[in-house]
Amino acid sequence: KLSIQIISKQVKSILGLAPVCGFQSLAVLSRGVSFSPRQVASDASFHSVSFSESDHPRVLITGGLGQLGVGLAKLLRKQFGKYNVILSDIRKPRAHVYQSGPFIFSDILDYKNLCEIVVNNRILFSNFALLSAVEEANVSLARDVNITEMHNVLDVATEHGLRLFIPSTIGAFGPMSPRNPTPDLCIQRPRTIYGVSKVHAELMGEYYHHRYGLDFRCLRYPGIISADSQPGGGTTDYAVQIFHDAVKTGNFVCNLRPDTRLPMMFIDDCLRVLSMRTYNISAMGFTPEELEQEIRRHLPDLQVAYETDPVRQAIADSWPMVFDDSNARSDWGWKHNYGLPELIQTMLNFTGSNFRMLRAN
Ligand SMILES: NC(=O)C1=CN([C@@H]2O[C@H](COP(=O)(O)OP(=O)(O)OC[C@H]3O[C@@H](n4cnc5c(N)ncnc54)[C@H](O)[C@@H]3O)[C@@H](O)[C@H]2O)C=CC1
Ligand SMILES: CC(=O)[C@H](N)C(=O)O
Repeated sequence: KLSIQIISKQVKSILGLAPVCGFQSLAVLSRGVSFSPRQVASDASFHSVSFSESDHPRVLITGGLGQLGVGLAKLLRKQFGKYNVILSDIRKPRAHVYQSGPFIFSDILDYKNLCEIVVNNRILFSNFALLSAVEEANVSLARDVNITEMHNVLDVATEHGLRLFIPSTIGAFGPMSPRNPTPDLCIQRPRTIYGVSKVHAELMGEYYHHRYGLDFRCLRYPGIISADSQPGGGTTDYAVQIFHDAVKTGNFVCNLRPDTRLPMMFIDDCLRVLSMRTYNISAMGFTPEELEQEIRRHLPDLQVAYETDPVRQAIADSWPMVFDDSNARSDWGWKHNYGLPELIQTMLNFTGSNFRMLRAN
């Protein structure tokens, strides 16, 4: 307990955080959760510590400088307060991100450092990952980042009674899964290391929930489209890059076949659903050709060439074409706000004004 309090003081001073409820809850944590899945007897059974809902949770977003993290931090800071949401990554943040709230360096592979940081947080939102195409190019790195870190995060979250959210993906399905539509529960035999690590994460999270009472949640996202961050090496990233290239040069080279249908979602819809449990969620689906035609209604001079990348194409051909999110829609009323026309209008507004700003500077 003593060492946890000392660490949390360091964290508090590093982050410049007001004490809020951190020390209070830390005491509860250190009394209530004196076990670790790295230490427990195999027949033990535990439940996580529960907290008063009136307390503001502290949130740590790991891998937070990627496509999802920055937008998520903005949303959660509105809800929980600026200093209760900590972004972390191993990259240097851009100035406006650094100034927008607490940011710390954190390598998710460093278990001890992770423990130090999370001891006074209630939710650990785990956002790290490399994306599908990048992972296929470096399986060993993918294993470290998506599997070893998952074990680290599970253990830290269980040991300290944190709630844990891990985003999963359409990539958790494979060629043997029904692809049109893909339901919540069906055979999952992905052929990518990305998919294998995500199925592992889903199953480990559920196992820790049943075994140790960890409050684990997981949503399977389609390809996410956002304007304020660069694509991170995913198979669905063509649908982000096309907007940047359409606005900047009017030319785009697509690395998927024109008829490759995949489920997609605008980032704002993706961030709205974070409080729910394990479900498929989706918004729209399109092929590169359909996207190209719709963008051309706004930018008639757009030229698109197709130079299919065999790695990405093989991945896309094994992923769901239509993601069945009817359970999410009927169980808790999930409803997307952005269809294809709204997505295109919003992305062109964002990328167009960013580009004009860059050109003016
Ligand atoms: N972007 C998408 O379309 C979708 C994303 N997801 C999931 O959402 C999560 C976040 O995805 P994105 O933000 O798109 O990823 P991204 O690739 O844009 O960002 C990942 C971030 O993790 C950081 N990172 C890498 N190694 C790290 C390490 N050792 N320690 C700490 N940080 C490290 C990188 O610097 C990067 O900022 C992932 O788990 C991904 O699988 C799921 C479905 C769709
Ligand atoms: C759908 C995803 O998980 C991601 N965007 C990728 O293409 O790898």
